[in-house]
Amino acid sequence: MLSVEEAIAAILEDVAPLGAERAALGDLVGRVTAEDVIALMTQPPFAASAMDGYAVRFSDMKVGAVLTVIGEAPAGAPFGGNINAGEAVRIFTGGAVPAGADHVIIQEDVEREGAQITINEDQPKPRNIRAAGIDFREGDLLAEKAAPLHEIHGALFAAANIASVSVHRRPKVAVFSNGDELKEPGSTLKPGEIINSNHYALCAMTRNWGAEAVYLGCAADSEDDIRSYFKRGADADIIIPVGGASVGDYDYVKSAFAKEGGEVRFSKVAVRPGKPTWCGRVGDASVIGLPGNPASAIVTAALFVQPLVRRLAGEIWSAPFLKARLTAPLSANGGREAYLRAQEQDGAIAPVANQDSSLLLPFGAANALLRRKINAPALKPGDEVEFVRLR
Ligand SMILES: Nc1nc2c(c(=O)[nH]1)N[C@H]1C(S)=C(S)[C@@H](COP(=O)(O)OP(=O)(O)OC[C@H]3O[C@@H](n4cnc5c(N)ncnc54)[C@H](O)[C@@H]3O)O[C@H]1N2
Ligand code: MOO
Repeated sequence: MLSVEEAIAAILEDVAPLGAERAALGDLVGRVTAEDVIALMTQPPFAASAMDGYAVRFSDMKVGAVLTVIGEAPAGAPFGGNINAGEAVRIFTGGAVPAGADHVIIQEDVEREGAQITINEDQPKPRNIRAAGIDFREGDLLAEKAAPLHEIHGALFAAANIASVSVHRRPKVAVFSNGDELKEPGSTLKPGEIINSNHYALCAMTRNWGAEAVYLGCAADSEDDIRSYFKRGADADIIIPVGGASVGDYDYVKSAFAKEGGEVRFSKVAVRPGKPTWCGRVGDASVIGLPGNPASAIVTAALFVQPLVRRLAGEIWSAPFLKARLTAPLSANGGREAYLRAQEQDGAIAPVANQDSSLLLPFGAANALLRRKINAPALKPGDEVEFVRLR
């Protein structure tokens, strides 16, 4: 059985980021740049007023001095001329500061009568002018290659006069569930049936990591039906069958996969929950088979699907392990690396009470997975542990 680390290495073997495409500024969140993004222009492009008032020469700023207003510089319509001693130009926030001016006196500090202003307040130093390029300059690096893009990047690139950027294609993830006992929410259940729930978490999680997720539906416990779902997922970059991964008489997923020409890379991982997690390739798609138990499916998606999605999407990523102090004792761990659903706050962490792999409710409170290495010893409150954030 592979360790967690070996399984991740096997999943990422031969995996390269997907090809590049141009993305519009409204579609950048969760994308990863395929090349450096360089500013096409300086921002602000000119020295601009930060306030509504008058552009002046600071050397004229003496209380009681009277200046002549020789023109106007609203945002978007610069005053073409030069300001000389004793002169002022009416200016508004965002207006280009005319040549010769080195200060903007706010309108509250002057009294205006016709074309004259009188300085009413002492001006301790030149201010209220934003120099050209204080944000960035043409040619500056705005985001380097392989940078994950967030909500603000669209505005940043727009301000630099960039209309679209080169990003990696989003990996297409096709999820299907499997099991005759599974019915859709809203159904009236017969004895022995439960609601099909896992794919809601799995699709949402993979989208957060940068994927375009599609849910194909729920296959019956039959090899032929499961094979038809592998066929329907054939154009995806990653196929995620959920359930039917274990050794039961009705666990047909791996045999259906083999009949579709799939090649298994590994079929078990020394991890708890999630031992039946398996991986392979069919056609051009990577396949990560997840166990059907909800907590097992969610934890193994975070551990094994996440690095693959992020890698295909262009990110250079590995699980960021953080440290926290236990607020409850932990018993010794066994022969599988364990990931306990846990609550972490301000560096203090405690596992949720019930770690059964069928439970969804603990994820309501849990925001972390507490890592227990193989055969880790018992720990007491105050001891340090490693965790990864779930949210
Ligand atoms: N004899 C053994 N039995 C089991 C082993 C083993 O090593 N030897 N492994 C156990 C472990 S660990 C896990 S985890 C489960 C996983 O088994 P499967 O991947 O085959 O999952 P299923 O049997 O299909 O389902 C398990 C459980 O989860 C429910 N389920 C399945 N899919 C969904 C879904 N989409 N939404 C909600 N719930 C789902 C299903 O009804 C079952 O209750 O195997 C152990 N057995
Ligand atoms: O690994 Mo299973 O996921 O222990 O219940």
